[in-house]
This record gives sequence, structure tokens and C-alpha cells, in this order.
Amino acid sequence: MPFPFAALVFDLDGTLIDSAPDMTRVLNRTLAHFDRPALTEAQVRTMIGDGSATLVRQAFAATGAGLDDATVQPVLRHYLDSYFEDEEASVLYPGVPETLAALADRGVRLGLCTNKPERISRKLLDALGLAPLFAAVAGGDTLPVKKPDGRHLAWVLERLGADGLASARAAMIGDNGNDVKAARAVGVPVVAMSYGYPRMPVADLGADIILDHFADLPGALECLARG
Ligand SMILES: O=C(O)COP(=O)(O)O
Ligand SMILES: [Mg+2]
Repeated sequence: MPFPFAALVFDLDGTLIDSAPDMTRVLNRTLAHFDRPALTEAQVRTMIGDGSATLVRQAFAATGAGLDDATVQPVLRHYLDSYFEDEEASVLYPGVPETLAALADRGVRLGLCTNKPERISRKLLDALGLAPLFAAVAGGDTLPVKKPDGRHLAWVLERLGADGLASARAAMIGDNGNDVKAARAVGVPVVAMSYGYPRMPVADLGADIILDHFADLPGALECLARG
């Protein structure tokens, strides 16, 4: 039986990659460089999802230092360069590579829509061996807009050839309110992964499905399509 969804668009941080340890390590290097104290991973988890500029601003604020539009620039550059050059391996959530490969084998077109900058996102996909699976990638700096703006997701769907599809043939898979809002703006169903960085009770995100395990995604989407 053909898979009921032709195109699936995934968020990156908190959905495919457990990036909080990486982001904490890199952020603490930047904080140290600018003479600020380190943050814990628990603190950083609450700051992930709105892109890198918001992350460094929130991180500095948590150490008692404000950054304005001008002073954020060197900090952001330091953070992004350190992240790009970081050599420690990132960790995928259990079931991610085999489930994505199985979906691609069934003819589903896969896209990535993340607020993480595009060059870092592509580097991570490459390092994790996932790059060949994704037919379209949009980072937080690829377009003038980013999630929760629906145009970010719409751009990926268009590149997957899914923009003209009935909305029931595409879906978004993410972990926070930005993913749900972007999906609602475009009119596609949305799955929330409960293990990510939701920043609120996951049940309050308003997703169509909440999953604890990535490997359950194909079965859950088949159930959703059956109604
Ligand atoms: O805020 C970020 O850097 C990335 O977040 P996302 O991959 O969950 O969109
Ligand atoms: Mg996320």
C-alpha cells in the first residue's frame, strides 16, 4: 500500500538531533570568551527554537548582561563560528536514521525546516549521514522569515513539489510551538515529539499527534490518514 503522505517536513533541534548538549557546550565557550559565567544544559533547553540571535540574547540575559542590536553581532559571530567549527559528534534521537530511510524508501519526499542557520544544519546532516535523504533544506537564515511564519514551511513544501498537494498529503514533524504555528499557517497536520524542547507542556502545543518515539511516526501518520 502506498504511504498516505507524499511529503514530510522535519524540524531539526529537539526532533531529529538532541542538540542541547552541543549548544550548551558551544554557548559556554562564547560566554567564557566574553567573560560571562556558564549556563547549565537545563537552562539552555528553554532557549532553543527561536534561532541563534534569540539564543545568545537570552543566554547573556540569563547571566545578567543585556545585548542590543549592535552588541549582539560579535557575540553571534563568535557563537556561529564556534558551532560551525565544533568537532564533537551530535547525537540523533533513537530510531531517527532508520525511520527516515524507511520513509524515503516508500517514496516519501523529506524536507528540513529549522530555525538553526543553514550552513550549520547542512554540516550536521552531512556528519550524521542524513544529507542524501533530504530533498529540501531551509535554515533560520535561508529566507527573510522563519518559523513560526508559515512562509518558511511553505518554501520547503514548494521545493518538495508538495505545495499543490491537498494539505492532507503533507505533514510537519516538530517539537515546539513554532512548528505547530507554521503548520497551522500552511494548513498541514503536525506531529509533536514529546522528548524535544517544547518550552511548555507538550499537550498544550496543539499538535494533531504527540509521539514519545520517532520510530512510531510512520504508523501514527497512517492512523491519522485513516481518520
Ligand atoms: O533555534 C534553533 O536554533 C533551532 O531550532 P529548531 O531546529 O527547533 O527550529
Ligand atoms: Mg525544534
